[in-house]
Amino acid sequence: MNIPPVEFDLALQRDGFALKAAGVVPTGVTAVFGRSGCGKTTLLRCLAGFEAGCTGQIRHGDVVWQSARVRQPAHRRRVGMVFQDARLFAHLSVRQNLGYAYKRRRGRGPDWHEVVAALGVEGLLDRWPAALSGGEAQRVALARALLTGPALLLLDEPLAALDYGRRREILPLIAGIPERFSIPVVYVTHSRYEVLELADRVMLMERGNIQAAGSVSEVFSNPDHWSLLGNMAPTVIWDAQVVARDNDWGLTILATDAGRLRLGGLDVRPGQSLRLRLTARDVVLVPGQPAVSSLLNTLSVQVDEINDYPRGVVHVRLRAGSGAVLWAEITRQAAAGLRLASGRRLYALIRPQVLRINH
Ligand SMILES: Nc1ncnc2c1ncn2[C@@H]1O[C@H](COP(=O)(O)OP(=O)(O)OP(=O)(O)O)[C@@H](O)[C@H]1O
Repeated sequence: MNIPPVEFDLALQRDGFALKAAGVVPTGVTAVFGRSGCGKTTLLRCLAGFEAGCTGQIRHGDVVWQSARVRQPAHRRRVGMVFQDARLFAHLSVRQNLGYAYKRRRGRGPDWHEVVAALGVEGLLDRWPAALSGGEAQRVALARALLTGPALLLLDEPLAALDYGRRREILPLIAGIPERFSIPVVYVTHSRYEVLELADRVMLMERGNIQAAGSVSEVFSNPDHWSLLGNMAPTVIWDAQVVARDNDWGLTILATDAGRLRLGGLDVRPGQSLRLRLTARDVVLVPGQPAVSSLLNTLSVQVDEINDYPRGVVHVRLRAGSGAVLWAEITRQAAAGLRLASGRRLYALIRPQVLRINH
């Protein structure tokens, strides 16, 4: 199905804070990531039509939500929103909360039974909000937002108040929404792991501006963004596909742009997607291919760039396979021993501790 994107170019001025943000929300999950106070919630509120002082344009396909001449009120924008707290109507049962949204839906929207099943709230329909756990309440809030028939779902840190186990349960439900219901999702989070797990694209915000937008691997692998991401060493994200299982050795074989990798300890099926987070400390450089090593993954690499760092450390940018970039952090002495120079061919051994994230 062809789902029109939401395009925006917005500005808002407050004392000590200015939002100036333009972008596109295509289908899939778009994460909005940035430090506290950078304007993530404000951007969502502007998109939803809750900020009276917000100027600029928003269009959903051919429909103008906001322009110099038009200003659709929040209830006409077909936007569903879920916050950190569920904000259910306390005096209505779960069924009545959902029914309230369903009756007031704008245009066509997802089927009641499908939403109730997808969010696993059948068993909660006759309960009261006060008797729900935090995770249950958020699942009901997500179901309620979907039942309003939104063209865009805006989620403002919906899992921030939940424990690890509840987050693990709900993340896949959110990840499935765009495909199952043909509704793009914008997801605000402080957690880069949630971005890696959930998002197809990410917008990085800083001081009211969108500094970068693009695929998660592209934005997170860019050195310009590492300090905002809190990386301690050069770090890249690789998209990987499970191609096979080696049951004899309990290994999973992954296809990446750098070539095939064999990793243990994964509970995944062929066809599944993963993201690998590879830091410069996961990479060991050697001049020739070792005949035997405890590290199973050896990639043929070419040196691209060498950056000297204080305290005798060198960061080496490398290319492997069909252009995948990786970095190695080594000492200056090791760099001299390897006769490092741009264009030199080496082998990179990848430590098995590389972080793998189901996506
Ligand atoms: N109602 C308000 N009135 C005045 N200033 C506000 C209001 N809400 C937020 N601000 C300010 O606007 C700026 C952006 O706030 P916003 O809540 O959008 O940031 P955020 O990135 O969502 O932060 P966090 O991650 O902490 O939720 C901040 O400087 C904040 O102090």
